[in-house]
Amino acid sequence: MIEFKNVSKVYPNGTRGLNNVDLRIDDGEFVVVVGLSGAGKSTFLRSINRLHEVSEGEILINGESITKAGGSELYRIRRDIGMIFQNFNLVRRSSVMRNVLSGRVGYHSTMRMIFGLFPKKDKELAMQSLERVNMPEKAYMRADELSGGQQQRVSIARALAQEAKQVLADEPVASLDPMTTKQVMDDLARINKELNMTMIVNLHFIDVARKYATRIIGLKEGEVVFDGPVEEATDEVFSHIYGRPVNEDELMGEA
Ligand SMILES: Nc1ncnc2c1ncn2[C@@H]1O[C@H](COP(=O)(O)OP(=O)(O)OP(=O)(O)O)[C@@H](O)[C@H]1O
Repeated sequence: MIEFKNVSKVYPNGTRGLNNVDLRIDDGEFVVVVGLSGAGKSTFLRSINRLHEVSEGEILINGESITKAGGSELYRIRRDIGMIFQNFNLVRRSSVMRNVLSGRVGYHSTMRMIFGLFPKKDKELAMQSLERVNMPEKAYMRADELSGGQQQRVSIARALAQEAKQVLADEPVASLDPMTTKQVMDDLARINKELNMTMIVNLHFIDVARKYATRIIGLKEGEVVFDGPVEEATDEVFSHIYGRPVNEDELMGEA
């Protein structure tokens, strides 16, 4: 469970990234965050695992304050939160297996990790994670030999190997074509259902958002202007979030 308690974020230059956000995300939800460019979607997502520090309020992860957590506590809370980025964030020259195993780093001592000594159990878990995204046969290829969609699925496998309870995905399909977008979103949806892993995904395309979300959070200038089940996110609601009618650019079409 993730709780935002009256959270605001003001950047050093005075820009308000988030304004008094107060909401709760329960385990197993598939939340899609939408809004115009600059509405605060990345700020929202990155505040959850404290990649961004909030200026006011507090964020709780499974009842514990990540906002107030220090050193080892922060490390432990972060271990439950997987992150998926638009540009995949893989070590491109390393093997797929190494990249997936890096999801286990938070469970071991620094010394052990310097030598890359992962226990056999971790390797088994990494392989199972690759099976879940239907890529076991790619385990020993270099990450940069894979297509963009495959690389994104490796980053999903990394979050699985991490045994994350919540996954934050910041525009995970922004660099992908419609067919690959479908594969990546289908993987996220399947993992959400099979493992009850909470998904919080920033998306640009409204039709993709509607297809996969159970709940939509709409941001506008850092404020939550809509928060409800996907069934209630009508065209009018999207126009309200965007402050103008939805246009073609915001529909992927073939996904
Ligand atoms: N490091 C920063 N310093 C100053 N202002 C920032 C910083 N990062 C983001 N902002 C500003 O905060 C606001 C919210 O940005 P954010 O990146 O969260 O929006 P977004 O909805 O994710 O947009 P996009 O879809 O373009 O990524 C914007 O006005 C942005 O310019």
